[in-house]
Amino acid sequence: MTHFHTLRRGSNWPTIGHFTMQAHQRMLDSTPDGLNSGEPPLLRTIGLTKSYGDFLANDSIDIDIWPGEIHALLGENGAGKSTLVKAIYGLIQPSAGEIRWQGQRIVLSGPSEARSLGIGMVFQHFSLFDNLTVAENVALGLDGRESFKDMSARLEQVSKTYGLPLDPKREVWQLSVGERQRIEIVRALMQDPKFLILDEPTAVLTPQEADQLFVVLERLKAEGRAILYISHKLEEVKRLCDTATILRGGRKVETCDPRRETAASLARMMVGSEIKEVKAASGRKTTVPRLVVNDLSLAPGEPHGVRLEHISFELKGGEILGIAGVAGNGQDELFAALSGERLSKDPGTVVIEGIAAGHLSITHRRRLGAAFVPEERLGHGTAPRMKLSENALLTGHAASGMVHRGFIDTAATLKTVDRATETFDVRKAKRDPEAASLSGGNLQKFIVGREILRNPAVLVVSQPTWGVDAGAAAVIRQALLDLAIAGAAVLVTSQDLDELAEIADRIAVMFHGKLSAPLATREATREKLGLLMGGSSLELEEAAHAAGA
Ligand SMILES: Nc1ncnc2c1ncn2[C@@H]1O[C@H](COP(=O)(O)OP(=O)(O)OP(=O)(O)O)[C@@H](O)[C@H]1O
Repeated sequence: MTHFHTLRRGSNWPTIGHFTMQAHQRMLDSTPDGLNSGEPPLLRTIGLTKSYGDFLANDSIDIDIWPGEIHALLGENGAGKSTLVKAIYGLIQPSAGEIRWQGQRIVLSGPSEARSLGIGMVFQHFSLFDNLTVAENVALGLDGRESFKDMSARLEQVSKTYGLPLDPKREVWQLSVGERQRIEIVRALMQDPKFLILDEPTAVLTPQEADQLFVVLERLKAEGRAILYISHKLEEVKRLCDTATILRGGRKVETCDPRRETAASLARMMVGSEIKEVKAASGRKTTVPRLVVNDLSLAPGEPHGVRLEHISFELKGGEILGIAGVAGNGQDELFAALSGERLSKDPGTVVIEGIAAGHLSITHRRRLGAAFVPEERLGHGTAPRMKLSENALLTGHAASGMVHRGFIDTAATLKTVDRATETFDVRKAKRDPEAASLSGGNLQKFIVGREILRNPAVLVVSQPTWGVDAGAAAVIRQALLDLAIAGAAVLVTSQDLDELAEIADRIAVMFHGKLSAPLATREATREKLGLLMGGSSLELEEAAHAAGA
């Protein structure tokens, strides 16, 4: 098997955890290069297998992780990536096979044992308490062996050393998503990990924040730490990673140097075939306004929510309007106001298909022909412990024929599941499993598919391809374009500017509860959008530029 062992030496020696990095480096220096000396890798899995009933989520996986490498873990939704890292981090027990740490076989009883060995993990979903300060949140995740004062000082030191600025005294609710992720990373680094697992870390970041994260990861690598990096963004993997292991259907299919591959060749290895390109939507005709928002202002629904202020836009049939913005700037509140989760006193603030709907419930709005796909998949988009067919019934019964004279038509609900499964390639172990048993990306495909297949007149969708692999993302984007071509009005909120550039006709930006005027997509450069996302006014920036020129 090929591996690429790159160990660079940093010039400044930060102190983290209870060791200095110099000591850490001495340790590495005293061990001859693994490649030449027969030293074992930092972490090795041999034949690692995890089964759920008859289903093999991981099928005999061998992977080697070396110090000083950034190792990508790639694969389609449901390929087995999360299962593998959960086993390495002690969250689940493998059914067969071994994990070796520095050559020794280990059996992990749980994550705290993994952490004590030097394995850290930064999850995609943060586990932070909004009403506690940064320092209090960090303290909760550590072993409590040092005083709060010492811990706070170390927190500041680590955050400074790695260029991850954090104010220990601020409460989490005041922070942006990027800052919250910084807390998770700093918390992991304070445990001085030799090996850090990151699960789709850039999914929630702006392009600028992602660039800053890459600098941090390069630094960790230069210090001799190993990083296992799960991502669906292949260009990012090519730029950052030294090695990539590709899983397909629970098996390892390849280990390669991603810098020598193209995004297309990596995608091919993941999928086993070519990925279809999204066809540009030429010749789309816009019709009458199907979704109109008139001067919508709304007080926050929860203590730390965002107040929506004077939001107005008009969306015609055949059109896709993109809403960009850093998460937490009112996108969730706007979704709640559009979907009817939050009602407005003034019915005219939200008009669906010409009907004032601001005061109507979600079921009424669905009856008018609207469909809604929330960002949060479990709990909000689906009931985790219910079967997919039961979930389809929950959102579908308002508009389609799944209930006859008060009786549920089981065949019809199953048919909906089958259609979504087939059209959007939802991978699952059986025909109608519980929602919670699907991998994150497959659940997302199911929810988006279920709503698109209802052929809505108005579709409001948040982060349609979040956590979805490249092949499935192309299918979803194409389906959104097709829906617009068929005459629907589509509102897409996304943090992925490339996605919006690919499918939206116009892009507006949310900042602090306000929505900018939409820009035609061809004029919406990354720079302009970046400025709006940071709260600048384009007019002021342009005036300043003109004055300076
Ligand atoms: N507790 C469980 N019970 C049954 N099946 C499960 C369970 N956990 C995972 N699976 C199945 O194992 C397979 C692999 O899931 P896993 O979450 O590892 O995929 P993944 O590669 O991380 O996908 P994604 O990119 O969508 O997050 C999926 O088909 C999933 O449905």
